[in-house]
Amino acid sequence: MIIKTPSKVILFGEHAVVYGYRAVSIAINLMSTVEIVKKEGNMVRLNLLDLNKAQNFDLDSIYNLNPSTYNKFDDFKYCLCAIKNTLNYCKINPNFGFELNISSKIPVSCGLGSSASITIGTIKAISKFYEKELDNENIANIGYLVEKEIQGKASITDTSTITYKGILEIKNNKFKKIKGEFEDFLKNCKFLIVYAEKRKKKTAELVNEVAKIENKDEIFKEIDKVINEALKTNNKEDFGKLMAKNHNLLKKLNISTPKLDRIVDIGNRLGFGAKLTGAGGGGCVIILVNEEKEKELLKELNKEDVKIFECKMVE
Ligand SMILES: Nc1ncnc2c1ncn2[C@@H]1O[C@H](COP(=O)(O)OP(=O)(O)O)[C@@H](O)[C@H]1O
Ligand SMILES: C[C@@](O)(CCOP(=O)(O)O)CC(=O)O
Ligand SMILES: [Mg+2]
Repeated sequence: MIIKTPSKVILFGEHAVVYGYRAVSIAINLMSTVEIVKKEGNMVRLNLLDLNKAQNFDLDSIYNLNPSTYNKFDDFKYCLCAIKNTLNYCKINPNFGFELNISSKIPVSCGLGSSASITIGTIKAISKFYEKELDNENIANIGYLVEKEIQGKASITDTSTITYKGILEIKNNKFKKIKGEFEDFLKNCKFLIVYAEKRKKKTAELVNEVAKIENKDEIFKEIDKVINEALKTNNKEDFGKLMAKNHNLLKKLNISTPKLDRIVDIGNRLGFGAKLTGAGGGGCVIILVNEEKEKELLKELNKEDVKIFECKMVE
């Protein structure tokens, strides 16, 4: 059985959303793949194909995993925690094991929700494999518990966007799907996602560093005002300026980098606007394309050592 799961890009509100403020997030067509195959006996084999890592785990030991035990399995921990939470949530007592082959088109640790994508994919694969069908609410909830357990602090943004797809507005850890005029406006926007640089820190570390910033609440309130304006606009120039404003507020949370700022400047100059997306500390920039200057924009970006993704919304 093979499960394909999208990733996401946060348009506005990363980090603020962890504290109950709003975020706007879009599911995009960079997909992760989780294949599950039956194995006799009581073993679980995890193959992280992109990271060239594979390991066997005793199925019984997975039920009792906790941060002090799975942290030593670093890159396996989201997958292990997703398996643990799904087995417990669905009260599965299997008499056979499985092998999970995980691969993904999503650059790892760059703000596009690679952790949430493989988490949701694993939850879906395990529940289907043991014939315990889960609805989206259950899947998203288990996924959120995994990200919260591993990150210490998390919002539902990544896991809900990836589960429900489309465009989500999240506030106070509840979401609503954005439909109507704003959805039509966004569908008429062309965004480029630019993978600017490898992150030196994981989301968990970045979220915990922001937690220590004293005036973060004032910054979050300013970001919320930006989102208020963004949700009312249908003008690309105004929307782009609001993206740039969100980026400048994120800089005050010390989560941007000189490289991210340079790419954002190019996006502001040759697009309608740009901002970092996700936890920051490196990773990706999202640019709202101005079709009249797109050639110049690509020319400038290609002078930088970056990877450019033209992504489509997944509904
Ligand atoms: N293709 C993959 N294969 C295995 N594990 C992955 C993959 N992509 C992401 N992960 C897991 O997610 C972690 C990255 O999560 P995180 O730091 O939140 O970055 P992101 O911003 O992409 O969500 C990796 O350390 C690994 O544990
Ligand atoms: C920083 C945050 O707002 C988004 C994290 O996104 P990512 O893990 O960098 O894809 C954390 C969260 O919402 O859980
Ligand atoms: Mg993540």
